[in-house]
Amino acid sequence: MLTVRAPATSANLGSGFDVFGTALERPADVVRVERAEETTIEMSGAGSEFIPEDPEKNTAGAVAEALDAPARIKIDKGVRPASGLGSSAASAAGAALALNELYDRGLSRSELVPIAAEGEALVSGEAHEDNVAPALLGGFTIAAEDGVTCVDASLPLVVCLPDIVVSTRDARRVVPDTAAVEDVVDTVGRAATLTVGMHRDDPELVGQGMEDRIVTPARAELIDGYDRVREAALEAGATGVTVSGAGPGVIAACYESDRREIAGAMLDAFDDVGVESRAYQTRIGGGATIH
Ligand SMILES: Nc1ncnc2c1ncn2[C@@H]1O[C@H](COP(=O)(O)OP(=O)(O)O)[C@@H](O)[C@H]1O
Ligand SMILES: N[C@@H](CCOP(=O)(O)O)C(=O)O
Repeated sequence: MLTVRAPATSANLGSGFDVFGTALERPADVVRVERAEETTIEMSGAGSEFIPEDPEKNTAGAVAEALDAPARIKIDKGVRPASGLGSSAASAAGAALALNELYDRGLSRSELVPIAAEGEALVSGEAHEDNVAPALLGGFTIAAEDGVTCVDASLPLVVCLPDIVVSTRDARRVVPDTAAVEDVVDTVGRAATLTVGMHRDDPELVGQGMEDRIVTPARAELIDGYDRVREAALEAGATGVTVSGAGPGVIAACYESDRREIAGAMLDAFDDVGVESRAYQTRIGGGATIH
C-alpha cells in the first residue's frame, strides 16, 4: 500500500484565527491507500474508536470523493480527534497526498489544500484551510483568500493536550460575531509581529504575536484550568501561550532549552485542577511525506 505520514498541526496561534497554522514535528497520522472499486476506511490508533469509518462521515472519505479516487484506506491515528491539533486535518491532508499519487492526478500540494479542506467542511461545518495547509506544505502557513503563503520555520514548541474533548464545530459557535476596532487594531499588530517572528525563528516575537483579545478568551472558557496552565507555562519560560486550534490543546512558544520545564509545568497545572494531560515537546516541522 502507498503510505503517507501526515503531521499534527496547530491553527490560529492566537492572532491568526482561521489564517495561521504550523505543522508540528510530532505527533502524526499514518495513511495507507490502495486502489479499490469503492472507498472503505479502517481506523486504528489514538481515539480511533470515536471516528466513523463510514466514508461519508470521515475526512479521508470526503477527500476520496472530491478527488474521484476510490480506495481502500487505512488510517493509524497518532493525533487524537477533537484535540485542537488538527486531527481531522491530518487524515484529510494525508489522504489527499496519497490519493493524488495513487491516481496520478498531478496536483501540486497547494492545489491539494482546498481538496483536503473538504474534509474539514464535513466535520466542522466550514472548509477552513489553516490546518490542512501546514499539514500539506509544512512550516508556518498563512491561508488567505488569495492563496496560501508558507514560511519555512522551525521554532521549538510545547503542546499540552488535556483529557477533555472540545469539538471544533462546538468551539466555532462561541466565536464572537463582532469585534471592537481597538481589538482589531491590536490583532493586526500582533499578527504582523508573529509573521516576522516566524521568518526569524524568533521565540520572543512569535510569543508577543500569540496574544489575542477576540477569539481566544471565549475558547479558553471551554478548557478547565486554561488560565492556570498558561501562567505556569509563562513562569517556566514560555514566550507566548494560547489555545491550539479550537482547543482543548494549549500551545507554548519557547526556546529549546526551556521546553522540558515548560512541559512539566503545564502537566502539573492541569493536574492541579484534576485534569489528566499529555505534553508533546516538539517544534515546527515539515509537511506530509510519502513513504
Ligand atoms: N479521519 C479522521 N480523523 C479525525 N477525526 C475525524 C476523522 N474523520 C472524521 N472525524 C471526526 O472529526 C471530529 C474531530 O475533528 P475536530 O473537531 O476538528 O478535531 P481536531 O481539532 O482534533 O481536528 C470528530 O467528531 C471525529 O469523529
Ligand atoms: N481555525 C479553526 C482551527 C480548528 O483547529 P482544530 O485543530 O481544533 O480542528 C478554528 O479555530 O475553529
